[in-house]
Amino acid sequence: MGSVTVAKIPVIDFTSDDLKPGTSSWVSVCREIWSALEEHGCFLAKYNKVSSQLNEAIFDVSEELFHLPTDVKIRNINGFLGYHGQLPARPLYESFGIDYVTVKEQVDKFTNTMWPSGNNHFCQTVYSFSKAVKELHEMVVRMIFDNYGLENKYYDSHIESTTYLLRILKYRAPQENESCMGLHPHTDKSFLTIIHQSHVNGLEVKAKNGEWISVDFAPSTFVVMAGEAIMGWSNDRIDACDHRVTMKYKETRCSLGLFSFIKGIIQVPEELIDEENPLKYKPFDHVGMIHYFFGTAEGRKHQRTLKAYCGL
Ligand SMILES: O=C(O)CCC(=O)C(=O)O
Ligand SMILES: [Fe+2]
Repeated sequence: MGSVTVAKIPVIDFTSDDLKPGTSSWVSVCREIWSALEEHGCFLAKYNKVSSQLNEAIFDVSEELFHLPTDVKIRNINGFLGYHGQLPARPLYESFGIDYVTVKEQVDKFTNTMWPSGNNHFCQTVYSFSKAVKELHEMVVRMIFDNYGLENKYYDSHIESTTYLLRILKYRAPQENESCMGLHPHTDKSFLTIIHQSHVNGLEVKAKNGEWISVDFAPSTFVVMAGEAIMGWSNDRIDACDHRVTMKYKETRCSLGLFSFIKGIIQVPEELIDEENPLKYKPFDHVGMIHYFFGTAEGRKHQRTLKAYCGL
């Protein structure tokens, strides 16, 4: 499986109340994000808008969800967006997808599919958690745009076109003689992904030198990872983060991933194209790229799907 190092990925603090556009702390966090994403494709965000009660509740309701019988779980089958589990290629892995999770009616719909007689605690918890993580996402995107000097021109329309999918994931511990690969190496097709986990580590990200870095999540930290869509948008300034999950411990791991997607066409801003950085991608339909990946054998062959889909 290659060597794994315990080298740290950058930790960036989002807990200060003074973190407002225009302040010196804002400017310095913008710089930290920019250097972390260009260097590593990811960073750990220290973020305190998910209270300890909400944190506990989201993992409790996730457990409740995974305890449902299989015939109920598969009601969430929705192509690549829904339930994935009990797959021979990924025996440790199981997950549910809730699309448009920051829209309350969509969370209601998912909840009623799983619990036809209702489960208000599940619904409120998932919705509140997703809204809190969405706020972190919006701040990170604003900072990335700000750092490239593009915030005024592009941020509002970008956020208006953003949708979010929450994936609730569980990895059981491997049995003896079973591989500890929880999730094979991949890049996400999202714009950004934000991962949170319970107390069991397992996520590994690939450094530029090819080594795998094991991510140590301290309490109240979230991993922010670049997906292939931001790689395209940034004209390759930010590379998508290669990552995988390895289950080294004898305990079940639970995690949550908030994936952002853009409705419509993504185009490299003209400000990010110059002689040193010629245009690398044709304008692309984000959803089209995702269908190309999940729906075609050709789309799955490449290390970077986007390059095959619309690279120049
Ligand atoms: O569980 C994790 O930490 C990562 C999950 C992941 O990479 C994914 O769902 O794409
Ligand atoms: Fe992933």
